[in-house]
Amino acid sequence: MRTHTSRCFAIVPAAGSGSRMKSEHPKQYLPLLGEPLIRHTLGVLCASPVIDRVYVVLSVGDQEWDRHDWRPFGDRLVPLFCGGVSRAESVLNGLRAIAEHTAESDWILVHDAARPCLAPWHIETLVHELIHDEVGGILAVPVADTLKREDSTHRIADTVARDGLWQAQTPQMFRYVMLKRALESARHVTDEASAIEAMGLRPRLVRGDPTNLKVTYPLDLHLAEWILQHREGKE
Ligand SMILES: Nc1ccn([C@@H]2O[C@H](COP(=O)(O)OP(=O)(O)OP(=O)(O)O)[C@@H](O)[C@H]2O)c(=O)n1
Ligand SMILES: C[C@](O)(CO)[C@H](O)COP(=O)(O)O
Repeated sequence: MRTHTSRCFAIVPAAGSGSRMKSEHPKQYLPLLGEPLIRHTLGVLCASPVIDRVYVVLSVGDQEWDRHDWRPFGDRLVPLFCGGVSRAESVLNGLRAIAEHTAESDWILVHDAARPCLAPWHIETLVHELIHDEVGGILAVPVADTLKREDSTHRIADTVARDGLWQAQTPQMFRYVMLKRALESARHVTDEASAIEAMGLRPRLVRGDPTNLKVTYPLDLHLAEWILQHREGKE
């Protein structure tokens, strides 16, 4: 699948500290099936025929990146040591760093380093659904559980209707110039879509699946391992 007029680039924010993981090392470098977690994420993105190049945004003082051999990915993978204090700032710094190599209309797929179970079909579905879209959009899954709002004593204040509610995932896919402008004016957002929404636009929801989980807490690492092991042979 080619986009003809516009190219697709991936930006992978990987400058977080993984505080909720409570481990000594940043979670992107924790071992997952014998490799650093981030290697699974980057491997899928670099192997995708719809993505032209993968930029990974690392913290300025990252000591770990150079300890691993990234040569198998060749020039499809480019590290940028320009992470910021928040995820949004890391993405924006990455966008600024690649300005000279990018056209305004190129598509940017932002994908968390911490989502190592990304599969080729997630990328292909997203790009297929959005390539002709005016705004862009995100992978997401409909909320499956009944939702409760707590009061100050951890008792249920009320039950929130789940109709129409989705959990946002990544990749999140927007045009280069639109995304840069959006993040420049909305710094305190937890995903790219929120910044686009703040400009009055309405990104598309593209249905993914729960296997594309974010490794946030220690248990997630075991879940990710199980998902990757049981997916073998499918790809
Ligand atoms: N300043 C930051 C913070 C986060 N991220 C990246 O954004 C992704 C999603 O963020 P999250 O899961 O919240 O990662 P951490 O910030 O590392 O974790 P925590 O919030 O538990 O500290 C991760 O790949 C993380 O490395 C980043 O590039 N720069
Ligand atoms: C972008 C994201 O992964 C969508 O689910 C998420 O918002 C980022 O995680 P954070 O923990 O809120 O930084």
